[in-house]
Amino acid sequence: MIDVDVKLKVGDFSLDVAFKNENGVTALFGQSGSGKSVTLGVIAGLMRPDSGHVRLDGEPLVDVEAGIFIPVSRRRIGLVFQDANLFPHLSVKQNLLYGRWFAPRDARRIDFDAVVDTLGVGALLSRPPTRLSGGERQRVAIGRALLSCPKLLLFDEPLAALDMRRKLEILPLIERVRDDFKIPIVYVSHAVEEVARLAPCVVMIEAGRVKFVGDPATAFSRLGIMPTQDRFDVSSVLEAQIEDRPSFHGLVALRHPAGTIWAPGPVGPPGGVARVIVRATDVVLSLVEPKDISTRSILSGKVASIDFDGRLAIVEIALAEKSYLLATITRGAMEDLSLKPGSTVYALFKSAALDERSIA
Ligand SMILES: Nc1ncnc2c1ncn2[C@@H]1O[C@H](COP(=O)(O)OP(=O)(O)OP(=O)(O)O)[C@@H](O)[C@H]1O
Repeated sequence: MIDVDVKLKVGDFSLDVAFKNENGVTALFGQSGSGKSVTLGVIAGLMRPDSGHVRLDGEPLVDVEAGIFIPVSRRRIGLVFQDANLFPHLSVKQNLLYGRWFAPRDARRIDFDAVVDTLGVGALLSRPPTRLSGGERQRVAIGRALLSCPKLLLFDEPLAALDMRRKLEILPLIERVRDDFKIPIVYVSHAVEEVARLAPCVVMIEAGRVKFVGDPATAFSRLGIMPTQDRFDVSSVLEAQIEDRPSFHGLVALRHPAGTIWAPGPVGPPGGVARVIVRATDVVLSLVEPKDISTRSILSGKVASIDFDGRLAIVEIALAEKSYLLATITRGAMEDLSLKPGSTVYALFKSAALDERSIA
């Protein structure tokens, strides 16, 4: 269990955050400058809070009121940043072993070969970091952090510097690290698709304050929680059950209480739950149930609320209990349809707009 409750002033910025999670990965999400990295710095021991505590499984890493501050070198925390920061004069193997050097002898429970295997870096061991791609460097950085046998892993936007193909290679590896090594992770990211895939718990931070702590489907699908300033990034997360029927031209049926979602497969075993990330700008609204139309995913719901952003309206649609979808349409379209809270609507999105990034 990670338990953070701290206050801190750095320059003009004041941070006042409190959250707890005992469920694997905690994602810190929020706009640029909201305080995610400062929060991570406090957990790592790179910054001292003015008041409050950080506890890991009940043990204080810092507790200002009790006069406890464990220095960064003794916190047993593995850090992975956007830049891999490997030692250029050491080989990949030496970089990995450098992490191990930090683990106390009696705590070296993570096996070198298991890490090399999980991260697929076996063929790279003798190379210098200068001869690695960005994605390979990041794998080695994750391996080095893991081999320090940390009690906690902190990731600060580890995929932000990579192109989409590399991101899609590394994300499943981070999932394997999460599942194979069972070390709690705090993961900072701007990317809904990373967070929805990795983290059962999202801490939404705005201007140094916690706005929401909870599951990604709620965090990203409710107006008032999801930051909507950057309107092209507004996405919702829907949870739906994988149906036990053959795929249709590569599309898999997912059962949601408001209708069937057709997603590119494979998405997992039938009966499992998939998370589907739908960009608000990809959603079309209709007052009548569309027929003879190419769009396959059609969900019914009621308008819950509407927010405005210049000429655009962001419509929050209640699909089912605790399931919401955001749709960005023009104000003109909203007026033409006379949409208001309570209106019944059909929300459509193209399966072609979904790809492997959209499915968790
Ligand atoms: N050492 C520092 N001294 C003064 N101000 C700082 C310091 N570190 C961070 N800040 C300020 O604190 C605020 C929060 O910064 P932080 O890096 O935590 O944001 P963030 O949410 O991680 O943003 P991004 O997504 O852009 O990395 C910013 O306004 C930043 O300028």
